[in-house]
Amino acid sequence: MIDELLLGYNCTTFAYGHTGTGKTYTMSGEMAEEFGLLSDNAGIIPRTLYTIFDQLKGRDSTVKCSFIELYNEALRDLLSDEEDTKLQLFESERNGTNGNVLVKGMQESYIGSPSAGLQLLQMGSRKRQVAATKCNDLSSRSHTIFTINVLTRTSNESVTSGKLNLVDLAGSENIQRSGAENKRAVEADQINQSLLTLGRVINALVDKSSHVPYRESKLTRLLQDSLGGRTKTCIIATVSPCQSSQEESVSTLDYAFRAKNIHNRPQMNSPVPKDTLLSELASEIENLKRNLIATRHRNGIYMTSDAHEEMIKENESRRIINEEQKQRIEALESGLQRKAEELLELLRQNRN
Ligand SMILES: Nc1ncnc2c1ncn2[C@@H]1O[C@H](COP(=O)(O)OP(=O)(O)OP(=O)(O)O)[C@@H](O)[C@H]1O
Repeated sequence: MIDELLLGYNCTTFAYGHTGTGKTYTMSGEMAEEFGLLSDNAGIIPRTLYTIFDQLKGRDSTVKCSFIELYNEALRDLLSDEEDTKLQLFESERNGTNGNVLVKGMQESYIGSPSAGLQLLQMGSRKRQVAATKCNDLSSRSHTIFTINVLTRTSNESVTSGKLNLVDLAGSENIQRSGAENKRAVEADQINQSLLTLGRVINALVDKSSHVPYRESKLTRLLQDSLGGRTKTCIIATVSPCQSSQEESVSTLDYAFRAKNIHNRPQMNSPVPKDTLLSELASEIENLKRNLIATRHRNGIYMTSDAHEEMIKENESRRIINEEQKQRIEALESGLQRKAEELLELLRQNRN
């Protein structure tokens, strides 16, 4: 998929399976890195970031990422600093036919290294809606899409653009078995609904139906181009080895088996003129400048939490040093006072 991405194709990989079967483990896994090395348990997204930068070595390119979640049919930007940035979907017209489904207002961050991409993944994952259910202590209650967009210079005048969507779907669940109640039951219902629509879309595509119900859920609208469209798509089906999950495992395998029969028509993106890229970069710089000014106005200067902690520690040790110096000065002053009084006494006695 990475080779196709760098050639200028749009690609999608998504993990589908019953709750607790390892979708998040497969897509993200362990996200921490040590001395620039990934853990053996790192998932597809961290490994993809490393491989992309490895393959781009020595090539003139830019990489940008976005990270969004779909929770209870609402789209949120997981990279935004704002508490709750709701996003909207819109369709771009392309030659009079249905075009790409785009997400309006989504933040796209340029990254210069795999570590920078990992930081975004970690930051967004912390914001993701997760909750404990009877089937999984950290169950993802939303679908997420981590997108990596790579622009590579092919000639002096043009740039190849490819996009890789890495999708971690929320798990389907049997509400009785998962013990979902109230808010959790509403979430589970929404998750099951969107996955049901995904199933219907897959069936309609396999049966070559005249109507494909993409518009029935935001999930299928987002994945429209990845299902029967111009994108290269790979589905990872996750199943549990437990015998008690047999029914769900059969249903997942059935889903994946049907999806295998969908025929996409991958098309390479047309090269982007270099000027378009330059003006995009210029507007990104403007955005960053505005963010910087806004941050300064609100909170003085921007500081990472590590630097902030360091500063607090430094201030505390300075305060302790100052306190000690003050006590030493006070002791010296009272010593001097005593000496002055003794001298005065001596002078008085001499005079007498
Ligand atoms: N291959 C694996 N090896 C070791 N541990 C795994 C593996 N797959 C999953 N796990 C563990 O199983 C648990 C559930 O996995 P995970 O959260 O990835 O499931 P999920 O399919 O994303 O669930 P949900 O749909 O509820 O979000 C986690 O504790 C995870 O670390």
